Amino acid sequence: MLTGREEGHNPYSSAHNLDGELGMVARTFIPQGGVILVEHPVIVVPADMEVDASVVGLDEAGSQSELYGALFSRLDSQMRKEVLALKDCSASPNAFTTRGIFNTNALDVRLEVDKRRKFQAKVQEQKYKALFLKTSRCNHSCGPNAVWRFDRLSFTLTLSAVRAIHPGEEITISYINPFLPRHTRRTQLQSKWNFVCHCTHCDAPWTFPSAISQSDKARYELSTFFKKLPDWEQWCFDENNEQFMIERHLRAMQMREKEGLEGFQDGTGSEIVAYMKHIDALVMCYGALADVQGFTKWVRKAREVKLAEGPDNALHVKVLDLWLKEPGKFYVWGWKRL
Ligand SMILES: C[S@@+](CC[C@H](N)C(=O)[O-])C[C@H]1O[C@@H](n2cnc3c(N)ncnc32)[C@H](O)[C@@H]1O
Repeated sequence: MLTGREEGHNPYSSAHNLDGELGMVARTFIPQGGVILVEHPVIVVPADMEVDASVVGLDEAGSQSELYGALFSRLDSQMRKEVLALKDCSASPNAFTTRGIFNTNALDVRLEVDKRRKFQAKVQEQKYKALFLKTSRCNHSCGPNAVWRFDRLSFTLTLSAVRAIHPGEEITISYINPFLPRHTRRTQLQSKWNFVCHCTHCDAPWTFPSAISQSDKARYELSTFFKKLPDWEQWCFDENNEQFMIERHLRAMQMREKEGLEGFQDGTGSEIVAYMKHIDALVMCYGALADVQGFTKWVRKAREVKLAEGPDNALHVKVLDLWLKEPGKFYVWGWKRL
């Protein structure tokens, strides 16, 4: 439990956790799918900026510190002050560097770049590094309760809850691919962010090596779940195996809850909240079985998450309401009974 400084009407505030780390903490209940914050980046640079110093107007001879100094000097004074107050994991508290701050906090985003050559238009996806003031305060967990995604059109990052978060709970994201085995995760966190992970998924019952290998196996299985999942239509028209598809999804959901991986599909940075994919699949399965009870249960769950995600889902919620009222209107109702 953390107690923090109140910040307006935000559902979060900043606070120190038991290790003395500054982090982000929930002030109010945040439902699964609920938006925690939306913010614009304060700095966006090509991921290879250290190679191409011309991005900030320096020639190749410019040293790394000059490079980041030049970058930070373009911010207005208030923003520069806030950026300079962010953590630098590479230095002691009194000896931060602009490069250290940037590398500790910047997130990887992809942008579409117009690579026009002569008369040939060619749009390419390119890797960038972006610094966000608020999300920079989020600590890491190997089973995080939040995920972020960057929207190229609105140029904003949205941080949302992947499971319900209660007041006083720390809000965490994953800095790395959470499907990696525990040993690899800890090595990466130590080498890039200079800390030993004490999240509940690394530390709790891990005195037993069997528990570690069980978790590593579960994470691997989840990372390949959707790739290995048999085709839904094939299941639908197979006269046997009635419950097979449902059991697969329920088991994966349980594993996700145990590992804290509701928000991740396969570790490739996909922006789909995996838990929602299972819910949608269960709606499809129960609908195809014309099972009103199962169908209603999962449509209600889908509705709850879609409502929490925000007003953009109003139309989706309307459709779910229609199906709740008249399950027979569901587009594959009873297909498995044909
Ligand atoms: C992006 S900052 C996160 C916010 C930071 N705690 C602060 O005070 O601003 C990343 C740094 O926070 C610390 N940190 C993040 N997650 C941690 C965790 N699970 N355990 C210990 N330290 C963590 C590490 O020092 C890491 O380099």
